[in-house]
Amino acid sequence: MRIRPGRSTRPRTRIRPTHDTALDGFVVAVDRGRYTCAIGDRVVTAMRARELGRRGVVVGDRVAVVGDTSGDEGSLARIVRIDDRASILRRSADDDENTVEGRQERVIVANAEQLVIVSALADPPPRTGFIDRCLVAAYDADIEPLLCLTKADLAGPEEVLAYYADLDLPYVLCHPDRPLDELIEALRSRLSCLVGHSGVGKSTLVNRLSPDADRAVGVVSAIGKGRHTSTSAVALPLPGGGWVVDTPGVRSFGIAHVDPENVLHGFLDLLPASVNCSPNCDHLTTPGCGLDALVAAGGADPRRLTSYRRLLSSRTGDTRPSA
Ligand SMILES: Nc1nc2c(ncn2[C@@H]2O[C@H](COP(=O)(O)OP(=O)(O)OP(=O)(O)O)[C@@H](O)[C@H]2O)c(=O)[nH]1
Ligand SMILES: [Zn+2]
Repeated sequence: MRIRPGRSTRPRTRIRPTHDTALDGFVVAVDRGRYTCAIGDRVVTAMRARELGRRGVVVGDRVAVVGDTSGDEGSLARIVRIDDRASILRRSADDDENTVEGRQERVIVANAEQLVIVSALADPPPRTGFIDRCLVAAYDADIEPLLCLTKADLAGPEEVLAYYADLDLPYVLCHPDRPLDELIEALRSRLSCLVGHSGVGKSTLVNRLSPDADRAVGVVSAIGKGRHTSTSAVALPLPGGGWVVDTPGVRSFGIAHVDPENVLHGFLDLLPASVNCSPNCDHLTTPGCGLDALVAAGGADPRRLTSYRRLLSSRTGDTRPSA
């Protein structure tokens, strides 16, 4: 038997520093290897300790921080531990898992409890395709969705709500001239992530929700030189407790990382009917699909099935027209 020479003559040790004095931090922004952490009322800039290995740190992470945690200008602390994540919200650059972009997957936020899907009722009109895509990502990540309908002064919610009538989808209406009580209540004491297309009024909403946000972002920008305030996620504190993560850079929401089986979980109104499908039904082209039967019997809105199939097709790179 041959004995392979060891890679290193240095004895390996499994002993890690215990960091008894580490403080609990919450990652509010990430920019080029620098992590902005909230530690109590302080905002501390930190880097990753080498012992974290390849593990990435993302906004929403709860971490242990050592070193200079004063938060003073020019100070730099070290993140030595990342707590287990309660949830991970991801997106792919593309829908198709067969492309390079589709395999590029990014964690948007860790530990989010709620995905707030911001959609305007008009200007721009609601895009249910985008909302459905967000619902797939939310259910896949085990994060509760909340539909946040803005610009209630311009149009009523009837049409979009009718489309979701068969789902128990929680929603709030936001009117520019009325208090945001309902939304504030839904966000209280939790970590919520906002997503929405450009122009739906997300920034307007964030400014109303977190009046101190400008100041908080100002601190963050000073560290990140303003760049990431427009490109990546930032967690902002809410006056009533809790955090809201704004995702200015998220313009699309690829779902290549979602298992095709799980896409249907974003369509809870259609899901139960799949028990009537044959075992290998792809719910797309397989004859006798239970979802077709459901719609034919008037048990679901045909537009929902069309939307599901459109998502499923882009997911698999199959561009055959559906429905
Ligand atoms: N009528 C009406 N207009 C609104 C409302 N909220 C925002 N707007 C307008 O809609 C436009 C877009 O608002 P933003 O808050 O910048 O939208 P956004 O989603 O942050 O868009 P990006 O900054 O491109 O990401 C602005 O001209 C706002 O003044 C609203 O409730 N009613
Ligand atoms: Zn089927």
